[in-house]
Amino acid sequence: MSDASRASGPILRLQDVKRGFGAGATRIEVILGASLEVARGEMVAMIGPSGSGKSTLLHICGLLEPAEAGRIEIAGHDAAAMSESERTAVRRMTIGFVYQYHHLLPEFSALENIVIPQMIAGTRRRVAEARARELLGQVGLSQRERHRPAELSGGEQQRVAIARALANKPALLLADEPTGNLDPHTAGDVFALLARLVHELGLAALIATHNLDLAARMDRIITIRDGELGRA
Ligand SMILES: Nc1ncnc2c1ncn2[C@@H]1O[C@H](COP(=O)(O)OP(=O)(O)OP(=O)(O)O)[C@@H](O)[C@H]1O
Repeated sequence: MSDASRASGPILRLQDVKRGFGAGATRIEVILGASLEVARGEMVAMIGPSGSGKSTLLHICGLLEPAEAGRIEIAGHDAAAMSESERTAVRRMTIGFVYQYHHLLPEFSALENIVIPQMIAGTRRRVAEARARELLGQVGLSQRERHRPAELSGGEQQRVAIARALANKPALLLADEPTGNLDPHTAGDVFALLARLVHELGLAALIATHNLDLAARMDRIITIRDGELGRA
């Protein structure tokens, strides 16, 4: 997947993806047939009622759980054709995740939280530290590199989480309510940072949100309701 950043087609492509949970009488259908493309440099909002399947769809796009039917392509590569180790490599190298809660490692500094995923991916410490410093600069936290998560504000924690998601230079950014824990002003700031980075770095981004103001600032909005994707 080292060619992911140079692939010419959409970075994310879903074709008629289906997913439900359970069997028999307790079975629920969540995604009834989702088709979607997200191009490089495109920031797509996904909105829908609670329980409509936003997180489920993000997990499928992130190869964190399988679809029951349909096709998922990441940078032109068919997920179904990958071995488990290839899927793991794609998750590490090609996809960045940002969640509502930052999930930073509490005992490590901001810098180390950005270094660790790079070292897991095989980058040498010195190179990883230089990249982490560059990213901390891009998210405006150069002065906080030695701080642990508990010593950072909520907005700063989420900036570090964004930097961490970008550490391995992914082509695809998936975010689940990335500003959901923040006050409106901080949410706006963190969103503006995210949007700037998506456009500057040419990422494909799919972002689930309940915040309609932020959704309206993205390039495109898709809705999810009763298992179907639609346009806002
Ligand atoms: N592992 C699972 N097993 C059974 N049901 C599940 C599982 N994961 C999700 N669901 C169900 O799938 C539906 C969609 O859940 P999902 O978390 O994707 O919704 P969401 O749109 O992200 O909701 P929210 O906005 O509240 O976060 C829900 O009814 C949920 O209960």
